[in-house]
Amino acid sequence: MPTAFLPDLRLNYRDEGAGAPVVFSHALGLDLAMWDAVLPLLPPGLRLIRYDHRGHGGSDVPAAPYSMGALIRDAERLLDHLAVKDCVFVGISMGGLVAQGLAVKRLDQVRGLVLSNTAARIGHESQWQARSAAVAAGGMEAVADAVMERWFPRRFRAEGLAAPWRDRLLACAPEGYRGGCAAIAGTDFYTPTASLTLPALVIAGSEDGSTPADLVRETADLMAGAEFKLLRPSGHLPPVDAPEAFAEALAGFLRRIGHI
Ligand SMILES: O=C(O)CC1=CCC(=O)O1
Repeated sequence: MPTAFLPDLRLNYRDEGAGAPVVFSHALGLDLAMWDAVLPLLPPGLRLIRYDHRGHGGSDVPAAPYSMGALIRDAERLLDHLAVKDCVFVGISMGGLVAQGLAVKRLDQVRGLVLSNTAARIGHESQWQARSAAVAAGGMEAVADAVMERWFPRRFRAEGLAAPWRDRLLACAPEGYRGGCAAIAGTDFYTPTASLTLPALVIAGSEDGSTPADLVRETADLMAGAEFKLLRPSGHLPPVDAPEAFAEALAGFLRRIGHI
């Protein structure tokens, strides 16, 4: 897999297909594989770029804490490195915070936003500090069960479909996860996100235990003209538990804004 040197940090990414660029930014504790089921369902004529945040997947793992500004700069520098302009940037959860920040900063890079299962602010600082402390003391295992309950609907878990994703979470570097917790804890994008006027689709899951649909809708309401789509049934990670519905929503948005 290609790696971009930015130059102080190696970021792992994949750049597939040709055409209008769509960039995918993943959730805390996962990696670019979380988009595996969605990408083959998208229409042709797209350049599909996905990457691992610092501290995640195959990217470098600098010492925690990370700032949201650093995560946004990583995305910005990767897109500059790949000469990407006018992309649709798809961010889920922590990746959705990166998406909001990048759109505020680089409208030359981003012409459309898809914010999935995210908000202008996610949770409270103290919760993220407690989660980070739990990982520091007990590794990823210390938070895995609680994270699975927030990520996936009960039925998905009961059918054993969450197990591979628990394994992926356990494979996350604790330092990288703690870095991500710090970045989320320090982020409040209510004011900057309310200034965004670019085309946006905001997606929520009916059984999301991390960013409930009402919170996600509140973020959609901040942005003039943003569309809101509730996926049902789905949890915090629709690209994993409802890839067909997610791909259909994304493809429809790409068509409506003339990206394909
Ligand atoms: O781990 C969670 O609770 C869900 C989550 C919040 C931000 C993110 O990226 O994942």
